[in-house]
Amino acid sequence: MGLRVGFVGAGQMAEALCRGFDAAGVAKCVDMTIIDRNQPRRDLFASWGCKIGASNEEVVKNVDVVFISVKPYAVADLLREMAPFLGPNVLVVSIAAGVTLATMEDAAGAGVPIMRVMPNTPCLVGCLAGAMSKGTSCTPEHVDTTARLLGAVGKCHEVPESKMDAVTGVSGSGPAYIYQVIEAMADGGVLAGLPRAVAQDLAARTVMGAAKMVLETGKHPGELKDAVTSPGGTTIAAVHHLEKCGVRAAFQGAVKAAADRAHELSKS
Ligand SMILES: NC(=O)C1=CN([C@@H]2O[C@H](COP(=O)(O)OP(=O)(O)OC[C@H]3O[C@@H](n4cnc5c(N)ncnc54)[C@H](OP(=O)(O)O)[C@@H]3O)[C@@H](O)[C@H]2O)C=CC1
Ligand SMILES: O=C(O)[C@@H]1CCC=N1
Repeated sequence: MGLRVGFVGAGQMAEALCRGFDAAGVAKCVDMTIIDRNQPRRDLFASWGCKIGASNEEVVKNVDVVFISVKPYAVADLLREMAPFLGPNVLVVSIAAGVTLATMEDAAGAGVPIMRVMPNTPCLVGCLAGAMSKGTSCTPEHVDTTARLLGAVGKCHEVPESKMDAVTGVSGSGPAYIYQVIEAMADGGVLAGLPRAVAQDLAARTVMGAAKMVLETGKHPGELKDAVTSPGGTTIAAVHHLEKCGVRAAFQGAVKAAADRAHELSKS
């Protein structure tokens, strides 16, 4: 694609995107410039070949797309600092949870194209589940650039901004819920007598396989569940236990809690 990409804030999410873009060939590490106030983070990105910017201004002057990848509370102040050297020629992509386009456009000034994106860390392995919304100064080309960049590391839906907190609840925070599931299933395997490494491998592959079945067969998850569940068999015994423990309400509540928290962040 030949895009020059920058990251202001080189934390966990910037790392996942940077390494995901490099692996996908959409932007090589050598075409990426980062800035972070922590030397160990700068050293880590430099070890992959990334350039280290001396200032936010230098980063912006050397890229086509700049990711704002700092914590939500820091985004508006950062964009206000960057406003003097932002303009129509550099696409700003914010990945911050709960920070609205209106807040960012107010801070960055008129005419700055800003895309709001909610990614997730599996983009590191080409399995992004994410969404994006366009700002008022974005052209179809800005939307296309963002879609192509993020589409190279997984799937990025375009949604109205009003749905972004819900996206955060399902897929932005979602990997953490599934890591808990994998850890718990592995614990269950250990409880039932399996070595830890085998139990964890089985649990992770089961999650991956079930996800691929949903995506690749297009079948309803309930139909796929029924196909595993023999009358009077082992699976229905386990499914009954999960229902007694309120597993569906627990996951629905988790997604809603994250979405509500994202909404709270938009007000702070
Ligand atoms: N982690 C995830 O799975 C996801 C995160 N996000 C969003 O991504 C953003 C970043 O999250 P995450 O990567 O987890 O956070 P991290 O804390 O890991 O990374 C942020 C980095 O930016 C640095 N930083 C903060 N302010 C500045 C600044 N003004 N200039 C330079 N560097 C700065 C931080 O330094 P210091 O530590 O010293 O503050 C830190 O190293 C958040 O807005 C979050 O909502 C979205 C989806 C998923
Ligand atoms: O926990 C958080 O706030 C960030 C946003 C989505 C995932 N991690």
